[in-house]
Amino acid sequence: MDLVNHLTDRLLFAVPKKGRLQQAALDLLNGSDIQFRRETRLDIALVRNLPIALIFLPAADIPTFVGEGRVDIGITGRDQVEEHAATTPISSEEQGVEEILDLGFGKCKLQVQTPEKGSLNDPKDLIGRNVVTSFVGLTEAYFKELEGVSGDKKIKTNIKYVGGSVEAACALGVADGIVDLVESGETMKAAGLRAISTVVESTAILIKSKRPSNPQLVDLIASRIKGVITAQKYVLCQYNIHRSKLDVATKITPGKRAPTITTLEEEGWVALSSMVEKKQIATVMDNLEAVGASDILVLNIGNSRTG
Ligand SMILES: Nc1ncnc2c1ncn2[C@@H]1O[C@H](COP(=O)(O)OP(=O)(O)OP(=O)(O)O)[C@@H](O)[C@H]1O
Ligand SMILES: O=P(O)(O)OC[C@H]1O[C@H](OP(=O)(O)OP(=O)(O)O)[C@H](O)[C@@H]1O
Repeated sequence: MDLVNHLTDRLLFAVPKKGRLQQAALDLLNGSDIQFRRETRLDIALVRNLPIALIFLPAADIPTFVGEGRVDIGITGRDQVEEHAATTPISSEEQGVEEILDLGFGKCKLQVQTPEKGSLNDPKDLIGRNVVTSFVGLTEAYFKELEGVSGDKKIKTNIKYVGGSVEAACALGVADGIVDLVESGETMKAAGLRAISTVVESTAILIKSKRPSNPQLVDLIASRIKGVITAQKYVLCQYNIHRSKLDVATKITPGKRAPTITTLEEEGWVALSSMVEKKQIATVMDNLEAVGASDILVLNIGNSRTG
């Protein structure tokens, strides 16, 4: 089958083809009922139940394809979008990408790092020295501003690109400091480095081109993905409480908009149902119990559409 001929009239959706963002991105597509089968080694997959074609690309290249309007929407890291913006001059109003949604996963920081056992404690100490990174645009912009602030614009920091294993550059004598992504900090620690400053904080985001081919379909996808993210983030908390405690209970579980309150057959008692962030549910349950709530139940949300 000549897949390229099937792309006309389909919304093109770029998805990371490998790496840290891929699995969570595929889980979102699955939760949004975007059905496809990817043939081995093929970077294009037609969606069965919607006029969409998925294009599997390296996360770092997705802002270029979306920014030039060749692909309509995509999932990548905010760090990649900012790096692309820092290196790509916008020559027309149609170029560039717009963020639609923060997807919450792929959380990491692009940080300036120096050897733990050295004396370079401040990013200013790296001015005029060798810095290695995969994010040349953001690093150049960062040091340009620092050089300006330090007052001596003639001293230029030497910024060099490497494609991966950036953390090895100091030990190998190629760099005095690096600018690289940090999440758990394990890579940095294992390489004998410490972070001295943050250039960008990143999460995965859904982006679109300035002129997507089918804006209604973009809205539909964004709405489905938002529903899946909300369902992943919240649980539904139900409990019974005496009407006299309604005010205090509502403060503990205010819900996304407001809690649902139902009158119980038992005189003076009501049932409340409210969305609560998963990470807060244990504390919320403790607090509800402390004010006299009973029959507290926590239910997972399969999917959602909320305001
Ligand atoms: N340790 C990490 N924790 C969380 N998110 C990360 C981490 N490292 C990278 N990311 C996010 O994932 C994106 C893709 O990085 P990743 O290293 O997986 O890319 P890749 O496409 O496999 O490229 P490469 O071949 O250069 O490693 C990054 O731009 C960043 O947004
Ligand atoms: O703080 P941590 O949790 O240790 O994660 C940070 C590491 O993850 C990324 O690299 P990745 O493992 O994706 O491989 P790469 O070096 O080939 O880019 C990043 O470049 C760091 O090396």
